[in-house]
Amino acid sequence: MLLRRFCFSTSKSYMNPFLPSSRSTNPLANSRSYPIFSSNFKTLRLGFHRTKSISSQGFVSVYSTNSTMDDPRGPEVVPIPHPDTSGRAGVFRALEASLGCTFSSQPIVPNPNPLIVVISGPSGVGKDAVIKRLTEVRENLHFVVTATSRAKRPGEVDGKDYFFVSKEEFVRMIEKNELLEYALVYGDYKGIPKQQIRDYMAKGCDIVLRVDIQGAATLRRILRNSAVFVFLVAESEEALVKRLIGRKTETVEALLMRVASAREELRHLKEFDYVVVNKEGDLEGSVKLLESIIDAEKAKVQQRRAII
Ligand SMILES: Nc1ncnc2c1ncn2[C@@H]1O[C@H](COP(=O)(O)OP(=O)(O)OP(=O)(O)O)[C@@H](O)[C@H]1O
Repeated sequence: MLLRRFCFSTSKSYMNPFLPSSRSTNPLANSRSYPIFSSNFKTLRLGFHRTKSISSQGFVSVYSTNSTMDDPRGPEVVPIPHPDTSGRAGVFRALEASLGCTFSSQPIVPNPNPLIVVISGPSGVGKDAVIKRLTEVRENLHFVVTATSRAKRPGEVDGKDYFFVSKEEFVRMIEKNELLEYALVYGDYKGIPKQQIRDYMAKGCDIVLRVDIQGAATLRRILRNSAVFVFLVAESEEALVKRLIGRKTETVEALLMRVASAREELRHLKEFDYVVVNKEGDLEGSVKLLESIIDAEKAKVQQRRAII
């Protein structure tokens, strides 16, 4: 029974010993089915034309034809020691010798592509707060600093929160095609500089873009499925309004406008890939969920590949 399991696994793993699908059948990963415990001299087929025999002493014979009877030179005998006596390195070398090739140390799959994460949601939902924390806890993640023509709010830093530019300068950037996306929001321009994304992607960083719903729709048209789109919501309208009031940055008119927009913006939820509920007092939970989304995207077989 043990030998039969080994027979099956050897022929599979010889074709591609390190494919994830054959991991459980990799003879190195399952020492309990080690051939030294077999009692008879049996023949195993390896791939197309390699044949292997295992004796009761754990000796492995490798042939270059399908049949052991056809080879006048007889088998090339390579002893496979037991791991208890020769250690892992000894068994490793013996396995290499018996297969007639060295095991590759190259990564089995290439590094995942840099990912573009587009985060959007109604005003005041917590996009900035969540992204700020995400960039603190996660390495190799670059939050693209948006260019804006709006005035700086108290505490905001130029080049960190936004690139604050004049309306004239912003128009020049549009004309030179330097922006991936831009929009006029509440009378002010906001846009994403392309070069910044290219530079950080070239360094292998994932990219976080923060846009309003309108911007997300434009980016979806440009990037399609090459980026992942996340919609951030509050747990209720009530929580959202309280959060906006608490920020103390809005006039009453602006508050009313933002609340009305938030209702309309919710209709666009279905255009996103993921939704994250940013619950009151649970910023960390939202950040964790975002990290899980990024991790899952990185583990995808069919990777997204954004070209800017
Ligand atoms: N989970 C949370 N619990 C409590 N307060 C939060 C939470 N997330 C964010 N906030 C607070 O809510 C307010 C609004 O958050 P933030 O400014 O990040 O929203 P925003 O979506 O970036 O808004 P805008 O689009 O208008 O810039 C801030 O005062 C922030 O500290």
